Amino acid sequence: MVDYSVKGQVALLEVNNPPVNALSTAVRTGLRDGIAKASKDPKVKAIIICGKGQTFPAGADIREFGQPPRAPWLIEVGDSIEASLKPVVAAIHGTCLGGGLEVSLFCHYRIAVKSARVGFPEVNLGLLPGAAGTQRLPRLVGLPVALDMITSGRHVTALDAKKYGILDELVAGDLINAAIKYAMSVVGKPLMERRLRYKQVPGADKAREVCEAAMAQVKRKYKGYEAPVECVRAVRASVDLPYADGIRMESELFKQLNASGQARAQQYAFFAERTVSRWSMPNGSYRTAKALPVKTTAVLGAGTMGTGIAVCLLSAGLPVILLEQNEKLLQNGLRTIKALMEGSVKLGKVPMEVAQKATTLLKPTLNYEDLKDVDLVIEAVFENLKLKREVFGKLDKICKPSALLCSNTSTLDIDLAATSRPDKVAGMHFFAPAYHMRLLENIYGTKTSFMVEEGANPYEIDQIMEDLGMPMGPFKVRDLSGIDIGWRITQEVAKSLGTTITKETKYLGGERYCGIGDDLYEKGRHGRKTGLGFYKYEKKGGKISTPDPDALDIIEAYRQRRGIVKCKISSQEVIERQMYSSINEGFKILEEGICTRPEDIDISWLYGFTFPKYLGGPMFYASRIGLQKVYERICYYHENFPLKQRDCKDLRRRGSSTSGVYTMYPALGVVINSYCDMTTDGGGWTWVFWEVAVDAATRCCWRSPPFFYGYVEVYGYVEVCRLCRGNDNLHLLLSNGESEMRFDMEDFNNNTRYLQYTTFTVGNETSRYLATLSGPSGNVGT
Ligand SMILES: CCCCCCC/C=C/C(=O)SCCNC(=O)CCNC(=O)[C@H](O)C(C)(C)COP(=O)(O)OP(=O)(O)OC[C@H]1O[C@@H](n2cnc3c(N)ncnc32)[C@H](O)[C@@H]1OP(=O)(O)O
Repeated sequence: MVDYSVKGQVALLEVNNPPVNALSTAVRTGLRDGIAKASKDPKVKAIIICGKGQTFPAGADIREFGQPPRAPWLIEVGDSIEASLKPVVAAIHGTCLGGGLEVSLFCHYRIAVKSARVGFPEVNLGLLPGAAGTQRLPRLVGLPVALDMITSGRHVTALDAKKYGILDELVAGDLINAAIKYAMSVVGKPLMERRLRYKQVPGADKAREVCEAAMAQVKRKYKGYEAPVECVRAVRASVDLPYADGIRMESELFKQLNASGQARAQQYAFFAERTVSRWSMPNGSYRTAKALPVKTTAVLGAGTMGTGIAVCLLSAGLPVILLEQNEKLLQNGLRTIKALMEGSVKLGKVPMEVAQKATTLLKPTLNYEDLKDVDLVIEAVFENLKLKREVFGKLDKICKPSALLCSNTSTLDIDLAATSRPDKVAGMHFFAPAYHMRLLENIYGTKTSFMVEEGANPYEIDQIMEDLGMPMGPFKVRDLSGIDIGWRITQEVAKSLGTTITKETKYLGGERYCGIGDDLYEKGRHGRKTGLGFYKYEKKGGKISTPDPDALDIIEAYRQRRGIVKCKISSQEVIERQMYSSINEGFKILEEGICTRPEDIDISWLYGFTFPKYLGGPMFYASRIGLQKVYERICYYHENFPLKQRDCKDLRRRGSSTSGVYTMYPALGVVINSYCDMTTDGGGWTWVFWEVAVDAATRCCWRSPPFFYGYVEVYGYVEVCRLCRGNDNLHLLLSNGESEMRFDMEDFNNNTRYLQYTTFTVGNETSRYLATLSGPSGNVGT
């Protein structure tokens, strides 16, 4: 795992653990032993640590995080590197990330090739750099850069890393030869000043303002995520505490994060992202499929989706022919594309050269004949079946037989696009904004306006979902994608069902129909583009949304017309009805064989709807709640709001066959038993125990530490009992599905992190809830 050799007077420790040289137990052992061996060898004057193959170590082995930790700890290995009396040089290529960057920060010198990248991506796994990274990076580069790198997880180019002072030198040519030369040049130089633990953090006098600003920023930017907040706390300790105490605090915070549900979910998402690329269908798989070469493309329609798709293709360096029906629409589209490209460059998402090249790759046209040689056509015309069929008819005649003809439809049946080449016709549904979202797929959405019909306020629903970590609530999304689009889609669906939608329509195709969108549409409120939708915007096409009393009046008038008595819907119900309907659809998709694994569905949500990664995805979320529980709630909603939630046999089977939590995340092992116990002792303290055992294959079992810190869900008769770590306050949320109670536990912030040290002194109501918790139901008992 670590190849040891001596070249002249230099010992070479080459980490050899493909594909990314992760710092597994064997690698850590190899590094520790290598340093000891080189230190004892009188011939050796300097030591080099590097990676064999593609990269310097890209971090700890993520698969080890779910298992009992094994010595040697990375930090001990690091200490032995730093203590070496012979200079140790990190020779970096590829991606030097996480634990890899920490190893390099223990080395006395760091050199790299220009193509290398460094970073601390732990935050994306729900963690913080736990092997001294939060204490050593600030000492090397100061707080602003350290905070930015550690809370964002971004990869930094070698050039920038040199600028920040992370790297001592950039080298060209053969890295090992350059490293040997470099190592020999530093032999005999004092090492004390190269040991970061003895350095003060530069600019420490500004620590308070800098850290407070960083904390405010991460709370705003990463709502609901625990790790970025803890990253700031840990980095701040590099200034507030002596090195050894800072390390202790970092390690404590790391363990808390690692024991939390968020880290599990984010690590699941990491592996799920990779799993989905290994797709398999009845007629082939990623192993057997061959990509068709696409060198030229065309986009039909220069509206919101068409221009977004064009930008996406142009950013990938593909030539695009943009076709519209008249000059005015075409020119509008070209202006939009130019503005989007400029915006992407400003945000650093597209390099300037790519944007400049894009202008030469884009060809506007009004003539279908110009499409005769393209390899791929994506139509994004109005969601109107007749129009789409016409378009496909023309394309079929004009385009070469091998051309792929794709539709950006989100709802229409692709088989209805009658062509002579059905095998070359596909649905290619981009998610808005098409140039930004990483998902290209067809998936079901949630129909949240049902809840608004019953009495919920769209702004409250959006707020609840945004607090959960969605970047935009569902009504803001509807305004963004266009209420007119939704209107057109339902008109088409009605037509295909041989019916029409009227003011009285309550069911469409057997499902409950909500006409609030139609009422907004009729009043010209088509969303952002018209400046009015569910929200009011600062201008047509604006982004700043404010709640609009006029929209609420339209909704209220709708309710009155239909004789609906407005009722209060709890935030728990909002979350459940959103999430559980998606989970139900997820199981239907699996049942129908459209997707083969829950990971496929979760990744669709993570990419397509920017679902919060700390929840893993709806299917992972369901697995944590327990399918039995989810199924019961779906049945409850199905009975109370008929036709909204449809029964799903597969979920029922899974639900009824499992008593605890059945999970579907093989990357982390199948949970065979999840047990949660909440009890109040004679002294009035409430204790929570949480135990999870995973399957025999991974032979891994973890129990809640003596304290519980983070996030716990308890299921019994009480629907949800959550201990949440909000950005500042810990709170316990109890809900019985109708009402909920939230207890803020401010004491938790003042070093009393232990649940057993907290009493719930909230009178009779609480007793009722706690008494319910002690009832005979399944997982919860006293
Ligand atoms: C108190 C206790 C203290 C403990 C302290 C520990 C502190 C250290 C923490 C860490 O280091 S956390 C890990 C930080 N590193 C990362 O997050 C990097 C993750 N990897 C990537 O970003 C990418 O893989 C890459 C390195 C940029 C390479 O990308 P590329 O597209 O080339 O390849 P992939 O398909 O992504 O990966 C190939 C293959 O490798 C697996 N893999 C990647 N990284 C790891 C890893 N760190 N651990 C285990 N496995 C890893 C990845 O899953 C792929 O395998 P398959 O899934 O396809 O089988």
